[in-house]
Amino acid sequence: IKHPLQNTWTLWFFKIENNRTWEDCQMEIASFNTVEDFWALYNHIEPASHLKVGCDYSMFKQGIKPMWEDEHNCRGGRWLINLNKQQRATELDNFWLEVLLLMIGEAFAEHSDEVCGAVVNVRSKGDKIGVWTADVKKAESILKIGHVLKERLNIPRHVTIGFQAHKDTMVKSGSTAKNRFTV
Ligand SMILES: CN(C)c1nc(=O)c2c([nH]1)N([C@@H]1O[C@H](COP(=O)(O)OP(=O)(O)O)[C@@H](O)[C@H]1O)CN2C
Repeated sequence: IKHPLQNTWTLWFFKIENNRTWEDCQMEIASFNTVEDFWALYNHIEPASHLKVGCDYSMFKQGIKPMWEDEHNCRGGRWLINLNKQQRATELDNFWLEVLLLMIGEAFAEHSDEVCGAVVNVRSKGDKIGVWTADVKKAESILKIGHVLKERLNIPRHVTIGFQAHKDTMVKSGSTAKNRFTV
């Protein structure tokens, strides 16, 4: 039998299409709730580093849309990992896979319930990986998740990553909102 996951996860793909709203450009690819079905999907799709700039992958718990406005996201925020241009070739795919495995493996202990999903943005100015959590008020959970991310992604101690509330990011399109937390 297949190895069941604690949650069912849905993979989304974002690509700008003419005459479509941002929301309509988010395409649901597939959902899965076993380890084997995760790998079947992951091995079936293009790696993030091969996507055209402007595209995203998102992986969220089933029932949560990869957008600020979703009921599960609107009071939350994201840990944001900024990559430089060189890191697309060397780190992007490894970072993204590691984030996916941390989420489906519920690696954040009792704080895993706070995790909503993750987004990888492929951008010419530098790729980004965001890990989205449900409630900006849950400082302990957010910090624990940040420390696990930094540790498991082998982000050097001197490199700081920031957590921004979606409601701050929403009004700051074009630049990064202020950090609520840093690790
Ligand atoms: C429901 N709705 C419209 C809506 N709901 C959303 O949840 C949502 C958006 N719109 N987003 C739009 O994409 C632009 C680029 O953000 P980016 O994160 O791709 O990053 P870049 O600026 O392309 O690096 C954002 O400025 C925003 O316009 C982004 N976003 C998450």
